[in-house]
Amino acid sequence: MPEKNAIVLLAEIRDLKQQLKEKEQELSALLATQKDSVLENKYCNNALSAEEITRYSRQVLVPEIGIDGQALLRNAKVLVVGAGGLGCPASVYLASSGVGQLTIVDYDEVELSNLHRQILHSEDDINRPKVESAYDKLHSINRSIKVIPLKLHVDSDSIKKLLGSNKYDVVVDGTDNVATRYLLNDACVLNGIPLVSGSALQLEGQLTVYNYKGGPCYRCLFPVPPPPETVTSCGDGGVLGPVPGIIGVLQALETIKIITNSPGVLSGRLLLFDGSRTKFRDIKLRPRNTECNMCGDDPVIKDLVDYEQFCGAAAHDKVINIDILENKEHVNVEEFSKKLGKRLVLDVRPVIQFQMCGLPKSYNFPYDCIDKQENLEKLRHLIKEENSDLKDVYVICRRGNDSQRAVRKLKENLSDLPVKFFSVKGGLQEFSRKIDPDFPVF
Ligand SMILES: Nc1ncnc2c1ncn2[C@@H]1O[C@H](COP(=O)(O)OP(=O)(O)OP(=O)(O)O)[C@@H](O)[C@H]1O
Repeated sequence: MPEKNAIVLLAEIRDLKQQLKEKEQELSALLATQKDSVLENKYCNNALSAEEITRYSRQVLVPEIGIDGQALLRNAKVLVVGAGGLGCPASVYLASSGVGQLTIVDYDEVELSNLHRQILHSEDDINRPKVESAYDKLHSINRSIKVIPLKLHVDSDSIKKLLGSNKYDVVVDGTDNVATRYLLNDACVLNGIPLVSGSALQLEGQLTVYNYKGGPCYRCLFPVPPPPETVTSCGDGGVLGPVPGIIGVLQALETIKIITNSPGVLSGRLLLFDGSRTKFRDIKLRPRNTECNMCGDDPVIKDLVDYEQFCGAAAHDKVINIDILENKEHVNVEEFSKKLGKRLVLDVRPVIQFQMCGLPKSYNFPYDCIDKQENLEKLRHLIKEENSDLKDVYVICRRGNDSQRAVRKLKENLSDLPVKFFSVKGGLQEFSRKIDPDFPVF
């Protein structure tokens, strides 16, 4: 038999996957047509089919759910925004609990660094759209519900279309940036939909429900976006996988409680999870602000706005890259790599990131404390010693934002030295992409 090469095998696998998908769609359609006749099973309460009774028996037995609660779940429509660390665990439990229609939205593709916490995605899914991989897993967990995967960036226009085309019962915020948080809040207030909000960073997580039965909305508590320096993403600060896992699962729990009209929904309260001590704390939030611009008695905001602009630099800087230096103060990675080993390189990432991986012969001066007197003295010494006959100092960080801020600070504080500071465009991520893929991206 002639040997097959990898490309032929891959093409065959793709065809088989496509065939499998088509068969699954056929099966779903068949199950959907059978559902009505199954509902007429002479042994069953008509609200649930025999299959539903068996599948959901363990939760139907819970007094707060019962047959009526399960029927409410089947008729419910939930929108999950973000198929990442929070959205994955949330949607696993929403799908397995039998939420009838689950729409899952994300614009991103699966990366290796997602897999430690984004439990719907696996190694085979790397570079696939997250929503496709989420669809496959959710569909295989529960074929009797409708899962709708949408690969798109949720912004003011797309959320209007989304909420206009379906009457969602709950929106779950599984995103990681301030702009989308405000956007989802405002869209939910305008459409009268409860918003289940969560966040996780390092070993800590938070959870609350906004806009539920007269409770506060996000803007009641945070009328203005936070200062950019207080916003840390998982990409910068890190996160331990089980923490978003716990918060995402609790988002599913609150969603189920809302749909089934169960008591004790986490509205007007904020749950704080501290994973380092395995402790939960529950704090009372201020009630709805009657003067809130969004949900107050006389709201000022009557339509969605431009949230990237509203949040400014506090918006995700994965999306918005800052550009605060003049062109001549930048150097691209191609030019930079030619100078590597011949010029002084300052890596301004946090210590832990530098310990994880760094360029040879680079020095770590974290941006946060680069202008402390002792660090400036060390730098002054280093530049004089190491750079006696060299005039350029290259400053690099993860994505090319902090390096620009650092160049500004260095120019202000070391203006007496006869050197020029350059920020490396796109940072180490760009270096890894264009120059040396052996440098780990994260
Ligand atoms: N406006 C938006 N529209 C659609 N999806 C969004 C939006 N904002 C954020 N997301 C998605 O929400 C998810 C959040 O996931 P998570 O917080 O685990 O971080 P990540 O972006 O996947 O990873 P990392 O921060 O480590 O790079 C991401 O998949 C992201 O693409």
